[in-house]
Amino acid sequence: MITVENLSKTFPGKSSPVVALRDVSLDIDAGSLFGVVGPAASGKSTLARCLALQERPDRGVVRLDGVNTAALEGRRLREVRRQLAVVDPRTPLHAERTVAGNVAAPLERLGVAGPQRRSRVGTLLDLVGLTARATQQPTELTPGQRRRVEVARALAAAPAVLLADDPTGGVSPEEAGAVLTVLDRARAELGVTVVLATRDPGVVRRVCDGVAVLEQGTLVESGTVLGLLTDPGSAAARALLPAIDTPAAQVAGYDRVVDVVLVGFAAVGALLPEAATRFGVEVATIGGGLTRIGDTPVARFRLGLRGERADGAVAWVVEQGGRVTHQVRGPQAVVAA
Ligand SMILES: Nc1ncnc2c1ncn2[C@@H]1O[C@H](COP(=O)(O)OP(=O)(O)OP(=O)(O)O)[C@@H](O)[C@H]1O
Repeated sequence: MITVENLSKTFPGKSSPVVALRDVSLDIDAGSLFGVVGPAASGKSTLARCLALQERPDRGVVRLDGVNTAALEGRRLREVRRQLAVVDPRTPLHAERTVAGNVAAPLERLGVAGPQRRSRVGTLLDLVGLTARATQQPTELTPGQRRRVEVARALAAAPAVLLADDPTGGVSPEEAGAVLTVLDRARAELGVTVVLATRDPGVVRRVCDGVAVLEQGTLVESGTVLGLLTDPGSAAARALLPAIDTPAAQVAGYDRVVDVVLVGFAAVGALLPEAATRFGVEVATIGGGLTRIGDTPVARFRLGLRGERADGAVAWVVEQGGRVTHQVRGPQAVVAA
């Protein structure tokens, strides 16, 4: 478990100090894939560097499994730093070494013996799906493949935590999925806690189970992704769920118009047709859409309901776990939309 308590960091700016982090507190569960998401200059990299013990906060504490990292010194500090691996595109791969050689380099520095080293490198190349490229030079790889080698290199010394700042930066959208899959496998197969920082809500949607949303150095919210999505007013819901962009004219004529968040296969697939049948009403999807959070389908729909028992149908959807976020009745629907 990583615990961040009241972290603040200010840098000297050209005209005035820049507050990069302001009193940020959050928890990251061990073994989770946690995303720090926010716009440019919101403090994501600063937070990642504080977690990696590369940056000292002005105030606040980072605890790793309850240990206050600010109190660490000497050998103990070095030991804890070894548990924290960083995927940092600013540390390029050795151009003159092979893919396998790059992954082996940290193990060589640690004095890991030949057979053990080869076995570990083999395992990691398999994890990142680059076994067939072991003897190639980094220059022969695509940017996405190089990023996967960087991940394998960071995992070489068996860290407990992997910090990836903008892991899909500079990687084509086609290759980004493979990079994220590798991070997911690191968590699932090696038990590593993965913390990634990104501006892209799509990255969080695809792989993260926990998320912190930063804006101008302030934590807007944090928690499990699915938990935050069912809170209709959450910033995560705004960032991660399909937007509702229903033209006003389309809302007219319904007895009820509701916005609803549905989570899970059963809810997304069967709930609305069943509500229509049970209550003898027409249920039309007039906005929003469907997405996936990891493997879980999640929908945010604007529904138009027609029929005497529209109220009952809405109440039933709520009983089944649907979260109604906005509801208007009759002609008001036109105004509210
Ligand atoms: N070493 C530094 N010296 C001065 N200012 C800094 C330093 N590091 C970060 N900052 C400033 O702190 C603020 C937060 O920066 P940070 O890099 O943490 O944001 P970010 O969310 O990672 O942004 P991006 O998405 O652009 O990478 C920015 O205004 C940035 O200019």
